[in-house]
Amino acid sequence: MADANAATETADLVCDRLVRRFGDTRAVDEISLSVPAGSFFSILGPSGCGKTTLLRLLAGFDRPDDGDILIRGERMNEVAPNRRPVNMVFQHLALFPTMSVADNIAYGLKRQKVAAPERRRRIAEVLEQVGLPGMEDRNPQQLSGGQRQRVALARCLVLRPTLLLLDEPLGALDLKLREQMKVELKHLQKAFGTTFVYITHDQSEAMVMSDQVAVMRQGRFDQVASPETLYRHPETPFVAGFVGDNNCLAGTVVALDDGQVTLDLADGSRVRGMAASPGLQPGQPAQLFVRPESLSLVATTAAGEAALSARVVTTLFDGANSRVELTAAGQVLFARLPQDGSAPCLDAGQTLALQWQPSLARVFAGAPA
Ligand SMILES: Nc1ncnc2c1ncn2[C@@H]1O[C@H](COP(=O)(O)OP(=O)(O)OP(=O)(O)O)[C@@H](O)[C@H]1O
Repeated sequence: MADANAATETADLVCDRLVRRFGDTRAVDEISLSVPAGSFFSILGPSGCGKTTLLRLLAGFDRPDDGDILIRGERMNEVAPNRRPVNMVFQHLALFPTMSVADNIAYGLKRQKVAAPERRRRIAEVLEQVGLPGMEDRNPQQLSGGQRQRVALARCLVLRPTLLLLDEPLGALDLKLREQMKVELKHLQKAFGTTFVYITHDQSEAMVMSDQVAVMRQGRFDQVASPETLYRHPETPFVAGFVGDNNCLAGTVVALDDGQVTLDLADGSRVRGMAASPGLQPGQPAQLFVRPESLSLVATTAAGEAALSARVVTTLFDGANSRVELTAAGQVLFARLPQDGSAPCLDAGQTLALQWQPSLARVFAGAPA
């Protein structure tokens, strides 16, 4: 309990068993979380999992049916949105198109009754910080998409909120700009030291930018962890399948040995991985997840332990992300092709063996959903 209290004291945001129901739908279903001051926290999940509902509760646009929201230790449940130390950046930036950049940024400062000379100083300072020095007199229409995004951020950050809530702010940008803005947002968050809570359905955005990611499904968090932990040690089949590319092989447990599980697949092939669920038992259905980059392709004659006979369907050239699509035991798999010239020459229909280190594969109880 002492630890829980200490964590609450250093957290900018704490939610305790938060619930929001719409009729029979539990859009937010007993969510608890703690976001340390100055960190980048993302909530990642598919459409309809409850991300927007949760963010609206944090912003104060909606009230929870149960549970508590605390910001820097203060209960916020009944506090109006404009009285919370929170600002929000939306996907559609909602900059005032006929106002200059400076007037857009000044808007919130005026409402806070900040005097004009101080406003000018803070606007110049924040524009410098977001990499747009001297752009005060521009109109938003005279800016690129990325620059507009930075003005939208500056408009929030100038108010020095405890929490900045971001609702898929990169969703409307083209792919290249999105890639660039991911890196920029991460740098800006660190430079300002403001706590960011970011919602997205794009796992790459969440992984690249965040200190911690909560993977959300049907109103609940499946796992909250650093991007690397989510990738290497997913705790549920949903996280294994949703975060990063993964292959899933369905089979039946035949043996367990010191955390290593052996599965039989439908065609009689035998594969191995590490137990990721408690209580796996021989005879149970299970699913093995192994990442495309953990698979090596070898000639059939060299097939050794944990080798699976696979047939090449096609190769998918995409630079460093080039992959080969295969079928094995009636299931589709993808393997990463090495980019150092060591990739074998692959023809459609060719048969080869797939191998992997059992320590890199994770086995969960149950059949695929
Ligand atoms: N005002 C509402 N009335 C009734 N049901 C709602 C309402 N708002 C959300 N829901 C339901 O709650 C669930 C969660 O919706 P929410 O919009 O929070 O999901 P989301 O993860 O943000 O999805 P998306 O990524 O598509 O925006 C859905 O089943 C949705 O239909």
